[in-house]
Amino acid sequence: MGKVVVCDHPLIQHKLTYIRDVETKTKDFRQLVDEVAMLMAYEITRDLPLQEVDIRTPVCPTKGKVIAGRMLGLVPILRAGLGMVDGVLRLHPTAKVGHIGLYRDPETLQPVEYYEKLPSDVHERELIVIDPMLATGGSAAAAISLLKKRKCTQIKLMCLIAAPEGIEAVHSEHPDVDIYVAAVDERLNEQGYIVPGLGDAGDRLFGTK
Ligand SMILES: O=P(O)(O)OC[C@H]1O[C@H](OP(=O)(O)OP(=O)(O)O)[C@H](O)[C@@H]1O
Ligand SMILES: O=c1cc[nH]c(=O)[nH]1
Ligand SMILES: [Mg+2]
Repeated sequence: MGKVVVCDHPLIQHKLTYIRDVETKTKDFRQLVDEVAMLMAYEITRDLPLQEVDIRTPVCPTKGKVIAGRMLGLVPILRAGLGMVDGVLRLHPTAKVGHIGLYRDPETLQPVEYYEKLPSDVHERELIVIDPMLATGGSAAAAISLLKKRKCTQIKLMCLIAAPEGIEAVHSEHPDVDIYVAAVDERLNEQGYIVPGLGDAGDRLFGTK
């Protein structure tokens, strides 16, 4: 079974509190989400393999370590996932970025797919699917299924806040996927929103409410 990693660094938890706060306006919300994404990227990439290389310092020849293995791919789920991409790219500027467009039908809570654009070598990359909110888990599970249909095999999921229901749903469909979150909240409410959560991530990021 995939693991659930709660990124509990004090800086992440501090910033998450202000992200949750209803008084935090769009500009600060966007900046804080970006900063938390960068801090989480550090944790998510902790297990990247290294290989030894020969270099010369100005003083003598020596050996150093560089990242080896598969190249990284980021796959934000539109719209809200976009808010976390730049933060990850700041640590991994060479990652390619694919986009999957999904919205959650407000009545059925089922994901509806409307866009897909992936790098041509996506199946050769280690992928991080990015979405701030893991609520019922329907959107993340659908995005991961789409990537598996495109023959992708190494997939991690990165979210700000998860409901226990969403973790359960993703792991029952995709037990091979590790999930990285800044917090696991209590539950979903009747409208499928995470409690206490942060409200609608897309609307708060883009000021659409
Ligand atoms: O786990 P789920 O129950 O599927 O819910 C989570 C999804 O809902 C939100 O997207 P939304 O549908 O609001 O689209 P948006 O990003 O365009 O606002 C969120 O960003 C996730 O993609
Ligand atoms: O709490 C939630 C649930 C789904 N989507 C959001 O943006 N927030
Ligand atoms: Mg939304």
